[in-house]
Amino acid sequence: MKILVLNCGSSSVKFDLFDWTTQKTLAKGLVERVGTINSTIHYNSANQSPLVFTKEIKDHTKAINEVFNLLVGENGCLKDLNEIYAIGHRVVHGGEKFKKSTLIDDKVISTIQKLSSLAPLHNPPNLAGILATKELLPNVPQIAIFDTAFHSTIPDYAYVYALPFEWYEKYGIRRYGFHGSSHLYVSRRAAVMLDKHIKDTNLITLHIGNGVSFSAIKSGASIDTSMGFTPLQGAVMGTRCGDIDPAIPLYMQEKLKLSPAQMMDILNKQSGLLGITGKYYDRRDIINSAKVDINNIDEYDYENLIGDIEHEHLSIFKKAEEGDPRCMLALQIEAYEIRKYLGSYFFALNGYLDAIVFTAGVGENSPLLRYMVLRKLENLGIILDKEKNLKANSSTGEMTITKDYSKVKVFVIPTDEERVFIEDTVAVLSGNYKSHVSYEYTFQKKSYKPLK
Ligand SMILES: Nc1ncnc2c1ncn2[C@@H]1O[C@H](COP(=O)(O)OP(=O)(O)O)[C@@H](O)[C@H]1O
Ligand SMILES: CC(=O)OP(=O)(O)O
Ligand SMILES: [Mg+2]
Repeated sequence: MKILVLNCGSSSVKFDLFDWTTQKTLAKGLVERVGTINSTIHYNSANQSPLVFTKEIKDHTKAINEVFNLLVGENGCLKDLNEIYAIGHRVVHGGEKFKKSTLIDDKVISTIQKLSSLAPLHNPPNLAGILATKELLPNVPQIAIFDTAFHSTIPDYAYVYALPFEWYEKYGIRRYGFHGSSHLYVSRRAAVMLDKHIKDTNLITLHIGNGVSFSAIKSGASIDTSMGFTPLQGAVMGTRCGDIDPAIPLYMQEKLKLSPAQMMDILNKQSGLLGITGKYYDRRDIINSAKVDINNIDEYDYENLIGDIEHEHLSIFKKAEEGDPRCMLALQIEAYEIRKYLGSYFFALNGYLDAIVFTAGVGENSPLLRYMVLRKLENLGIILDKEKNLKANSSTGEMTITKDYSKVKVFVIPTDEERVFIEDTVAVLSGNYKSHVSYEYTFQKKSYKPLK
């Protein structure tokens, strides 16, 4: 039973073809820079060396055509596209309509279309992917897996904004939350690592990639999350501003005579860490330019449990030379904002916290950021293990990075959103799936071995 999953982003299409019967990935890859003459296609399949090439890919339909051609071409792993049993699509915004993964029909397509105005950067490419595959393979069932669905358990006091209430009732203005498949996957894996049932597990999951979002998870269900009505709210991100005073865009729009579309572009694409540093959004560049090295922390910082004001933030690093001040500032802002969310979610969970999970590109690969976020929290029962923190990254696989006697555990768990798309696709079609809260995923089984 071959399942294809697609994640159509604004300028990329990620795909994964998975054989459910043998539990093996047959092919996976990515079409980058869709809409340009220099699109790059990366294609990896089980028995061949990876393929990378560049060509003009005008739109998502062309990108999906390219993927299908590769799957049945000379490096392909299918004889015929009709071997594909079902297709799962990531859809970022499901609004209040979709609280679980759903079989796509014309009504679902029209609802996703209506929701596009709530997520103008994300839903239109998701929809383009659905329509393109529907045209190419009209008889293959397609399933939508919504980023927002995992957060449908958030209570009203955490999702209603302090705005005119009719805006919520008439226009659906409320917190929705995103990255649901990632928070779902890592929370279930964390319960396995704790050797607890997910329904007895309280967690704070930190998805730190280009987009950044956190989730407070009580008894396995999301009770709060940092992203909001759109994926623009929350902690500072690569190019998105996150939490700011809502008066600022209105004030600056008038001052610089900007249209709403220009302002949206600035808040989404020219702000965040890129805005602060003026040049970088990739954390690797920021860390390099800040010239702070996790291997060069003042031992005083490890030895003294209670931080003193003199010794806060970047003074903990013994610097060989002065780093770029705005990169240093960007790093401190990011770590400080994450700490503040951790504090508020710790209270939201009444202090009953089993583990904190770091995931996604930065969460999995930056021991420096993890250290800056978690230092001197011993009083809350969080005691980091220096060596384990230095070691953990995407390729080490799941790791605990706290001392054995740490009351609250901290895990690094490589996320696997595609696995959720695949399982939901199979589950919806088998009729076994009621909701993510009740469903038992294969990756919740102790015998499940995640990919490294
Ligand atoms: N070794 C590393 N140290 C710090 N950050 C890293 C490292 N490796 C990758 N990253 C960061 O991961 C980010 C991408 O994360 P990812 O989860 O792939 O994001 P997205 O899926 O939102 O594009 C990049 O901005 C990069 O800064
Ligand atoms: C919702 C969202 O921000 O997704 P991504 O991180 O993939 O852009
Ligand atoms: Mg991602």
